[in-house]
Amino acid sequence: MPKLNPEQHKAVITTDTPLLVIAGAGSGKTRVITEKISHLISNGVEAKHITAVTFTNKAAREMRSRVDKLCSSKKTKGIRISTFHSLGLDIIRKEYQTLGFKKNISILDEQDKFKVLQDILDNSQHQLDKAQISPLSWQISDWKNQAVLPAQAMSLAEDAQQQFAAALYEQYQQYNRVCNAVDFDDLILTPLVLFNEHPSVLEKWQNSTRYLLLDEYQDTNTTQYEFFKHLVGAIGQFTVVGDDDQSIYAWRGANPENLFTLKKDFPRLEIIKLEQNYRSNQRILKAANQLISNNPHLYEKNLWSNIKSDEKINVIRCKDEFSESQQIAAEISRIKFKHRASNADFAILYRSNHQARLLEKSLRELSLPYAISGGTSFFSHAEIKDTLCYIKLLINPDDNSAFLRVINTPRREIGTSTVEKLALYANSRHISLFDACFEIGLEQQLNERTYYKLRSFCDWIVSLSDRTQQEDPIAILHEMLQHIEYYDWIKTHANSDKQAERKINNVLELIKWIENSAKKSQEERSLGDIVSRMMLLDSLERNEEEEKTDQIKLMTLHAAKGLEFPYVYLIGMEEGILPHQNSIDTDQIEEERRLAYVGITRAQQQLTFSYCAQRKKYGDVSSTEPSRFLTELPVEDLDWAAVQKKNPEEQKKKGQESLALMKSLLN
Ligand SMILES: Nc1ncnc2c1ncn2[C@@H]1O[C@H](COP(=O)(O)OP(=O)(O)OP(=O)(O)O)[C@@H](O)[C@H]1O
Ligand SMILES: [Mg+2]
Repeated sequence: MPKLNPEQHKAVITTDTPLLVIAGAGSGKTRVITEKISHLISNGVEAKHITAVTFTNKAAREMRSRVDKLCSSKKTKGIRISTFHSLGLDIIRKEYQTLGFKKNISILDEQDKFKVLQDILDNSQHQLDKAQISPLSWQISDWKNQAVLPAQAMSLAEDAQQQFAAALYEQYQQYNRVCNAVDFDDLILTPLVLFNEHPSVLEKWQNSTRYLLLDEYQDTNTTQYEFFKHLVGAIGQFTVVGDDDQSIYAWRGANPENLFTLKKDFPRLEIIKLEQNYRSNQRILKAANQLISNNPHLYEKNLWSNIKSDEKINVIRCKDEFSESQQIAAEISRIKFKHRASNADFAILYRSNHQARLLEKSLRELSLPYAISGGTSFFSHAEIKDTLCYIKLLINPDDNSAFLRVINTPRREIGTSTVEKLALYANSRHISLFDACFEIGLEQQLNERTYYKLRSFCDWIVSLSDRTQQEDPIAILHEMLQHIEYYDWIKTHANSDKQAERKINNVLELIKWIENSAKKSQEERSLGDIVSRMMLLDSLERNEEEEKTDQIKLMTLHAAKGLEFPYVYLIGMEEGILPHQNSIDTDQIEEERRLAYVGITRAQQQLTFSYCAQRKKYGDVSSTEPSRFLTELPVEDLDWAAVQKKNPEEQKKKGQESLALMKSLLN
């Protein structure tokens, strides 16, 4: 590892005062965190007393592997490196009794949350459509991100619509309580409420967090900040690092002003700035600096790099999105050959997930291996949802969302009117659907045959669930799927044999993944642990845990934060895409500019932009305008002509030639 510069060194050895490292992209902020962990350990701080918090699972894994390289694994055992959400989950799982939960808590994803809201609204005779529920769901999230509880939300509500949302928020929390479930936002809010209400629990967690390190501080929202403040306590043994120019989560309530609040809350706070960028060459960095100079700044920075660059930044003008994806794939193939680069050296970044679709096709045509981060999550496939809901029900039978999903999948002749009666009964008794199935009151409301079907389903769940405690849970999962004849059900409902095979493979992959996670973990992990952790991963992260193959990475600008690649392609540089139309309409260009800044600063050696002259939008082809951000870049560093003159067919042919040549060289 190259030596730390004097400012980085100072940031690493400053341990007696709270510390904020505020610095631009690629200046080694994350490196300061990993080096500091190693420094703390060599100075006698026990690993179990160190907590490092990052924003994504990927960043957490990356940090762990960097720390493992710096220190022996014996010394780092017990260190907590996690995302805010998984730290929150740890606390909830350990303190579930104080919180009044039962042991195995379910985590609702966005889709589950939506379904619960829909359920509550349906039950209260407010049939709203999808477009009306979404803003309510966002409003609840917003309150949770600002540490606003239902009662406060009600008193803050300014009009009838907000009052309605606040009442729904209250009901939603109660409903989840009955189901022993929390949503993503609760993973931070619930521990915060716990800390507020139980000083002795807080003290315990403060004692076990002697030193806290926090990456990407600019993206913390109010609830996360309060949670952090509680954990570090008045002593404030912490290092936070951040860059206000990379704040890209305003839509999730991130509040970059927390950078100032820190100084107010911790008057002894020391601030260190880092100014050398070690990632990007001078041309790329100049472009990034010039772009972001159009935004107002909380802290002035003067970021420089001494990495020389020969090539200019390319701008590819394409006829349309089809030609864009072909040209990008061809260009990657050419560069790969020219520089003998690996696939993993390339990243294609975009504003929205749907932009990946055509790219995939073009990359496949040139036999370029790739991996997509996020996008249509593995977990959104129906067969995965079904299987997971069965598993969730084994873990937490009170999980109403899981119960409702599987009660009639595969069909067991329990009709909607039965489910409605069950829901009404459970609601009136404030108990879960599952618990209701054991009550005489319900038995009296249903005919004998129907009640028997419900009851035997629940008895079966209980017996399987009990057996997972003593027997191999994986064998039980297979047995469960066999018992419900799930694979036959998939076969009869799929559109083709191929689709059925894919779906069955997905289910098998899910179970394999659970099995591997159990084996890999150092500690004994229950099915409940594994599944709740799994809910916090997205699809690429799951793949990455599995394998480290040499693939081109495709991801959104949001997902690219903190990462770096030798060759970066930023596609769709058009008005309406980046900046996004919604942000143009709501005057949020600065956040979009920061997103572009994050994208540009991922590049180490070469950066390429692309935009299309026309694009299909809502079914119609319309002409587009290059992004205003392109015009904000230093014109002398851009090569607008580099690739645009070549025709895409010729490009594709060239790509295929390079591929053939490469293959022949390899043989
Ligand atoms: N003193 C140094 N000498 C040489 N290389 C360094 C030094 N410090 C950091 N680097 C390298 O610079 C690159 C960027 O570092 P790092 O990812 O820590 O930056 P960052 O400030 O966290 O960036 P971002 O804002 O994008 O999260 C990494 O490859 C890292 O290894
Ligand atoms: Mg970083």
